Amino acid sequence: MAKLVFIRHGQSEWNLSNLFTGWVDVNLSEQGVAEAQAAGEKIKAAGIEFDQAYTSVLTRAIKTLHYALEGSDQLWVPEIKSWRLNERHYGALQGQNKAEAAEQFGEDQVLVWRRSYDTLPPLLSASDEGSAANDRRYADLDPKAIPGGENLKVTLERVIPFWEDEIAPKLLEGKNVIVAAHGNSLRALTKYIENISDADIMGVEMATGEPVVYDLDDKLNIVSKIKL
Ligand SMILES: O=C(O)[C@H](O)COP(=O)(O)O
Repeated sequence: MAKLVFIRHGQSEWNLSNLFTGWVDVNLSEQGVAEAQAAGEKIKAAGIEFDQAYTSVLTRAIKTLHYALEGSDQLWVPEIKSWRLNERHYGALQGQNKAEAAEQFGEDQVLVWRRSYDTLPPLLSASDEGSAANDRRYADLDPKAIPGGENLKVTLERVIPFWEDEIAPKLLEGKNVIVAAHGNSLRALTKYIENISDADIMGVEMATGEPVVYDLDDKLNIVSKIKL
């Protein structure tokens, strides 16, 4: 039996100001820090001990992981950071206010961009100022793998190789794992491990800073799921 904990980062500064964020590297808000610290205390109270931690290459998830580990007295736990756990890339919407976008394009269109499984947002090109192609942390990535915008389907397709190559093997060894990531990279993982349909995943939300704890059997079937 292994434990798997998903935690979406605490509230970010751009969650607070209601901006499409995606791969933009914003910090946690004050409330986000408090949520991540509280998550650590809840993990400690639940007596959960980790063997391995995974996070994205974005500050809000990395800091959330560190607060959660520190709050549960296990900041020493080995961690691996991967771009594959990044938030879904929101393309040219990144930096726009979500309410203003709804006024401009209509609520239905914005809902489709945010929650449909396979509709892409308007894309950024590699030469656009905000493109991840200009960011040193992606320098080792094949330029073709750097997205200009992603839907949940594309996000799932780049998250799952990391699950299969890194996370699942650890769990199969019986190790306890924490994954500190993002609303949509975690929705993709949730869809995959819970076998949720393309239609039903639209209604699945991840709360900021809330640990979701799975008990998995030795074939990685879900035995239980609770939210702390
Ligand atoms: O990237 C973002 O804007 C948020 O972190 C997640 O956004 P969503 O709720 O629109 O999926």
